[in-house]
Amino acid sequence: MLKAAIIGASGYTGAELAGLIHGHPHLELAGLYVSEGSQDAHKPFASLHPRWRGVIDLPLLPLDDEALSRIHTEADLVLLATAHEVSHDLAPGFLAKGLPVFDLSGAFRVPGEGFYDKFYGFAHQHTDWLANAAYGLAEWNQDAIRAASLIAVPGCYPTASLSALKPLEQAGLIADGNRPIISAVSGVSGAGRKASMANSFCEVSLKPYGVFNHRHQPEISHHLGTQVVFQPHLGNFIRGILATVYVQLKDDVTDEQIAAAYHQAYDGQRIVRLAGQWPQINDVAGTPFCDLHWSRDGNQLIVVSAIDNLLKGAASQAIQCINIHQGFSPLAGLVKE
Ligand SMILES: NC(=O)C1=CN([C@@H]2O[C@H](COP(=O)(O)OP(=O)(O)OC[C@H]3O[C@@H](n4cnc5c(N)ncnc54)[C@H](OP(=O)(O)O)[C@@H]3O)[C@@H](O)[C@H]2O)C=CC1
Ligand SMILES: CC(=O)N[C@@H](CCC(=O)OP(=O)(O)O)C(=O)O
Repeated sequence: MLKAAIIGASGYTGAELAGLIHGHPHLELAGLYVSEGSQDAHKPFASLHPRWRGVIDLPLLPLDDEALSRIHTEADLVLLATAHEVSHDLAPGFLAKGLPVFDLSGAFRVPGEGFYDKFYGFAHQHTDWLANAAYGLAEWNQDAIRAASLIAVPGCYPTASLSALKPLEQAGLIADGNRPIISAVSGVSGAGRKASMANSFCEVSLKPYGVFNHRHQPEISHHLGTQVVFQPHLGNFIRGILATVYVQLKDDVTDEQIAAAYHQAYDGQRIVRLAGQWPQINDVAGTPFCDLHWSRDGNQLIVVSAIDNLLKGAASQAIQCINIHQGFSPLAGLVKE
């Protein structure tokens, strides 16, 4: 059994990670951590997430110096379920001790001059690690994930969007110069556990945000290799993302070519399901799956992608990355084989 430490374990994605690791056949929990000054330090994890009462009986520990040296000596790998700036500061210390790091934040996803200043509001101090991080889009980047010490698990919207678009891009079916349009709706848990008026459940109905300036637009464009238009919306449900993607196809692309692109990408990859019907949030919420379906009218293609933002969009994709990195079965701890 490998010992996995989770930093940010009281948050939404951290709690999902704790549950997945607890149920994983080759992993065990090596500690659940919150910030040094956290108001939740020393509370039982299950008092914050009572669905784990009687199952995960561990305290949330403050990440002080003693905790850091305990992790350095006792853990085999580290999961960061922390804000971007926190992951940016913490990851190099664990990596220097030889611990592989699986980071759920955006801190190591997109190399490029000035990208973090512009989209994250801080200057990146670890561009060497940024350049060497593997982008953890599990179905697409297995060799890099296997080889890297730092795995940057993709954002939730990028996971939904890239899963829909990469097969078309790889098969060369997207019309030259076309910018695919992604219109996506996320549940409120996408904003994390910390309270704010904008994501208070009573305040949320359905509205666009981040128009032309959301940090996931460059993340998707960079990892697709083609510019996209990306428009996120906040919806009044707890978890899940539904992305509707509009693509202009090259002339003369056949139905068979479209189907072949998706089957070639995902046949044998059990987590991405070619659903055969329009996906919906309820089919994927609480699961590690990404459901895809498409239809075309002439050169216009519509693809719909649905995931759970906390799972395929974060925690279960991190587990997929660990499975690939460690040579475990790809579905270990996620789907009974
Ligand atoms: N929510 C989602 O759908 C997705 C989130 N992500 C990314 O994953 C990361 C976590 O997101 P989410 O779970 O939603 O966030 P939450 O706000 O729900 O949780 C953040 C966690 O980090 C802890 N924390 C804060 N500061 C520190 C610190 N200095 N040291 C250690 N722990 C700290 C918090 O506890 P405390 O403050 O008490 O210390 C809490 O446990 C973020 O980078 C987010 O962008 C990625 C994909 C999807
Ligand atoms: C609804 C909501 O607020 N969603 C978040 C995306 C969460 C996510 O994917 O996280 P990363 O920050 O790690 O990329 C947002 O739009 O900022």
